[in-house]
Amino acid sequence: MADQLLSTISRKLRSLPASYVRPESQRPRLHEVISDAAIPTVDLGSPDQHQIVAQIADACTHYGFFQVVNHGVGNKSMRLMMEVAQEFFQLPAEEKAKLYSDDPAKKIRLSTSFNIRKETVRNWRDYLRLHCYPLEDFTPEWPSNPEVVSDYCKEVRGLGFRLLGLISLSLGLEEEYMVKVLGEQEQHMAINYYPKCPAPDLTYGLQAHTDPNALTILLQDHTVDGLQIRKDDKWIAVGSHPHSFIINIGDQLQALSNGRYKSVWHRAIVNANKDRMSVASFLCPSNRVLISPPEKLLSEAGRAMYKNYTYEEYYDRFWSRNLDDEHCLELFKNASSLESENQASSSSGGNQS
Ligand SMILES: O=C(O)CCC(=O)C(=O)O
Ligand SMILES: [Fe+2]
Repeated sequence: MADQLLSTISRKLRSLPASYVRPESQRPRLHEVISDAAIPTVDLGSPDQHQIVAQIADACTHYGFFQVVNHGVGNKSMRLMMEVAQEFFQLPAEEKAKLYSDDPAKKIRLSTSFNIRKETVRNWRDYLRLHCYPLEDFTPEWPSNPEVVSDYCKEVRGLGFRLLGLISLSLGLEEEYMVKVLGEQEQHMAINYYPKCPAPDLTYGLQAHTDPNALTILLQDHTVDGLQIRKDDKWIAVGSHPHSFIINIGDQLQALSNGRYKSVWHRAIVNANKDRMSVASFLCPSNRVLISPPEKLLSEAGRAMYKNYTYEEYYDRFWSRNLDDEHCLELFKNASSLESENQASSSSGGNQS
C-alpha cells in the first residue's frame, strides 16, 4: 500500500480520485465556515499567573482550544522540527515504503489517510507517527534527524507538563494533580502532510474527530491555514501565527474534569494552492491508569459523568471505530448522566442542532 502515499503520487493526479470523494451530505461546505473568529490566546510569559489560569479556565470551558505564545519552546527548535518534517516527505518513494504500515499498533510508522483498514472514504493526508517517550527506546529507529526531533520532543513535553499544572489550578486542584494522576505519560507525535488538492471542497485532510489522549500541542506551518474547530454548531477556521502552538483538550481531560472541560470536534481541510504541514504532539495517560475524576469535582457536580476505565480500554475502543462516529466518550457515560440529558432535551424540545 506504500504506492498509495499521497506524497509520492499526488503530483501526478489531475483530479480527485473517487476514493477521496465524500458523499454530498458529508462534504466540508467551506462557504459556511466562519473565518473571522479567533480562539483565545494565552501569553504564558505574563507575570500574572492568576490571569493565565483564568484565561485557561475560560478557553477550556468554552472552546476546548487555545493558542499559546511566549511558551518557552525555542523558535529554532520549532523551525528545525518543521524543516525535518518537510524533508521527510520529500524522501524517495523506496525510502518511505520501508516505513509504511497501516497497523495502528505499530509505534513507528508512515501511513496515509487515517485508518485505511476501516474507513470507506479516504482523507487527503499522509502521516508519520512516532512514539516519543521514553526517547531512548525510540530514537534509534526514527527515520530522520533524531537529534532535532528529540530536542523538540523534550521541550514540548516540558510545555505540556506546565500546561497540565495550569489546567489543574484552573479546576481548583493542586498544581501537580493532573501530572500525578496521568502516570508515566506516553508521548506520541503525528507529522501530518496535506499536499495541495485538486478538489478541496469534496474531501478532508482529516475529517471531524476529537483527540483520544489528554492534551495535544500542535505546531503548524503558519503560512497555510487548515485547522477548523466546532463551536456553537458552526465550524470556525483557526488562523496560524508564527511561534505559537495550538493547544487542545483531549478526551481524557474532558473525563478527568468530569465533563467541565471539552474535548472539541476539529478537522483539517485542504487547499488547491499549497501543501500544508502540521506536527501534533499528544500527551497520553499511562495505559494502566484509571481515569476517574477527583472527589472535589464529583461532589461539585453531584454525580460522575463517566464510568471509570483504563486508558488502554479507551484507546482500543477509539481505534475500533470510525474517526467521525459519535464522540467516543459517549460510550463511557454513566446511565444517570444519560438519563438526565434525555430529560433535559425532552423538556427543551430536543436537540436543536
Ligand atoms: O493538522 C491539523 O491541523 C490537525 C491535526 C489533528 O487534529 C491531529 O493530528 O489530531
Ligand atoms: Fe486532532
